[in-house]
Amino acid sequence: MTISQVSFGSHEPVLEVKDLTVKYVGDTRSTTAVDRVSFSIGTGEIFGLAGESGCGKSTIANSIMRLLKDPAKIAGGSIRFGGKDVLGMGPEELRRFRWQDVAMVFQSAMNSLNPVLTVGEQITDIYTTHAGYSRKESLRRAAELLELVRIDPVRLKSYPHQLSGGMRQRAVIAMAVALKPSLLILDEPTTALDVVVQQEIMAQIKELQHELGFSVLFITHDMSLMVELSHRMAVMYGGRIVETAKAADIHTAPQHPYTQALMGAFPPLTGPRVPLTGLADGVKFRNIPDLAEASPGHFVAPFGATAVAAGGSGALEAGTLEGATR
Ligand SMILES: Nc1ncnc2c1ncn2[C@@H]1O[C@H](COP(=O)(O)OP(=O)(O)OP(=O)(O)O)[C@@H](O)[C@H]1O
Repeated sequence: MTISQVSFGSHEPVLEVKDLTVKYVGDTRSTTAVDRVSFSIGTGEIFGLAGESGCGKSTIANSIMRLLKDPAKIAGGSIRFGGKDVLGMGPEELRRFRWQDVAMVFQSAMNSLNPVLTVGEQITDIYTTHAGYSRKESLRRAAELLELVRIDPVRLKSYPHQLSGGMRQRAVIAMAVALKPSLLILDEPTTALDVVVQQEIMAQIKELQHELGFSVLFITHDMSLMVELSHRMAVMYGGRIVETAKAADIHTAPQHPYTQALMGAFPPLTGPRVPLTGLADGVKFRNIPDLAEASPGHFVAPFGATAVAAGGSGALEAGTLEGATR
């Protein structure tokens, strides 16, 4: 049974993103990296955000964590966590929100460990700083946490360079769930790892999610991994969500031509070998669109402007399938 077949708890939304628009504002031109994006994530749900590099996935994650830096500006929309307005949070509320409510594992997170501190020092620091535990209690919990991700607690004394890439990544994931957040954001958590270790890490995340019950926002460009892990997912193209559906439905019957093309570009993780069609054969996308507002016509008619259906049936009618939600 894959995790996508496991039923998740309540459909009560933990996170609600509505009409989120984020721009990178430059002196001469600005880029609309995220364009009126809406989705919600239920309690215990694994929600995937898929799309090619540059389509706005990390910008959404950073918006939720309130980590956007200049020149990024939230130009519209709302983000609510458990009913609370995330965009309106003050510094104290934000401090609690990060780590305790929501934690994020960044791209190449395994390289984000501090090289001059032991793994133990880094984990205990989370407990002493954010939960106010004593050093002794923090150490006990740090050992438990490593065991949870199948790392021998003797590794508490190791420095990051003494661990393999996979172990470092598991340690970072353990740190992210240390304070039992309700939502874990995983931004390309396995990109830098080889396929075998990637599978181990994904299995680990499934297990942790099952045990601790947190919701997940899982970001990747890898459709096979996404379908395997997620309950529901959204597919992004050029700053917009073009399709939202159950992962199983996207797997068996993707509706949007871009989703169909993206599905055809990745080998399935299980089952017989199938020829890959790729983006070029499925739908002829000329390029990832330039999101800068200076480029005329962009996204007034996203798929009419950038894609023609396979078989030469001409330009897809603008916006007909855009934002398909099942
Ligand atoms: N600091 C910045 N200044 C200007 N534009 C930016 C900046 N950061 C990102 N962008 C633009 O915003 C768009 C979305 O970028 P983002 O990193 O969110 O995409 P992504 O889907 O997460 O890609 P990747 O998987 O490669 O990280 C891209 O077109 C990118 O060029």
